[in-house]
Amino acid sequence: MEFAYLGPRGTFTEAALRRLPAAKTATATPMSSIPEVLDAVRRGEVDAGFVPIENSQEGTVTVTVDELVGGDPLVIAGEIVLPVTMVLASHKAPDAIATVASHPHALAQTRGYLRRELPNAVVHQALSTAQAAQRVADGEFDAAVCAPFTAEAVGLPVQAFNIGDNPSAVTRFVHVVRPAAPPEPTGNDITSLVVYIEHDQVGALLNVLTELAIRGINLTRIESRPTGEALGRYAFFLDCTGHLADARMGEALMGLRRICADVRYLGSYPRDNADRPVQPPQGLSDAAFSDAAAWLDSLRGTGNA
Ligand SMILES: O=C(O)C(=O)C[C@]1(C(=O)O)C=C[C@@H](O)C=C1
Repeated sequence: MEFAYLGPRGTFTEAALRRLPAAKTATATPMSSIPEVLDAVRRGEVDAGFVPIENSQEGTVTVTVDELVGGDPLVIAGEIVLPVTMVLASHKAPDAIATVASHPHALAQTRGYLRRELPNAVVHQALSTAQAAQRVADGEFDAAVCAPFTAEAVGLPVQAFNIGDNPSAVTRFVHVVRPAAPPEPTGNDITSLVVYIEHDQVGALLNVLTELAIRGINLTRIESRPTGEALGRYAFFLDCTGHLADARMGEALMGLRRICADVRYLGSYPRDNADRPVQPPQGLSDAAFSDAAAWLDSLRGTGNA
């Protein structure tokens, strides 16, 4: 099993990949951008990819979502949620720092600290926190915002710990594969979808949400992304609690298929979350669905009941 991940070595992505059960015995190859990781999966050069998708403070990693919404189909087979603790890594004391570099998400998560403590420093974007740290070690910039383990790996002293504006910030990473059957249901799963609605139709999004709500499907995230066709053309990226194998999820997917211009299934996978699973409401369990199906069969005279 071979994984590609957003590198270089020392990124938060690599730290999260080490926690993924499916990657325990896998080889892991760092790549320099998210599209490179996903294209290596699409081309079959690796078995799987691992990339960030969402941060609790800064929101979506749009490159990842746009690749999943619009590129050749891929599916998500797993997720890891990792606390992201940032440090200021530099050989210089904070008052001597003129330039600071990091990944745009890490810069956004430390915006308050940087404005308060380094108001005159020029901020530069890097491809990842680890690349920023390496460029500081190489003398290109004065300071990097990165993980404590990254600073240590490149031999940079830490000038300030825990500089994130929100100390409980987490980033969610996804394990991505070519279209394949999902892992077995665990009772606490997410199904990701992209729905393309008919344009200029009153209530189109409400109709999508209704198909989910009446089957007791809970949304943990909804995101609209431009399709690129024209202004006002959006696709909706949905994370729903439940698994493709659940009767209510199957019914909801069929409902969406009937009313949407297109539906892209992006995988069902175990949720990395300590919260209790969202239970199906009364009358929407798999048992309730099979009971109702048996009843209908009996009315039609087609069942065994
Ligand atoms: O630069 C890294 O270390 C990454 O793994 C990328 C990334 C991101 O894209 O959000 C991951 C976690 C942090 O939120 C900041 C950066």
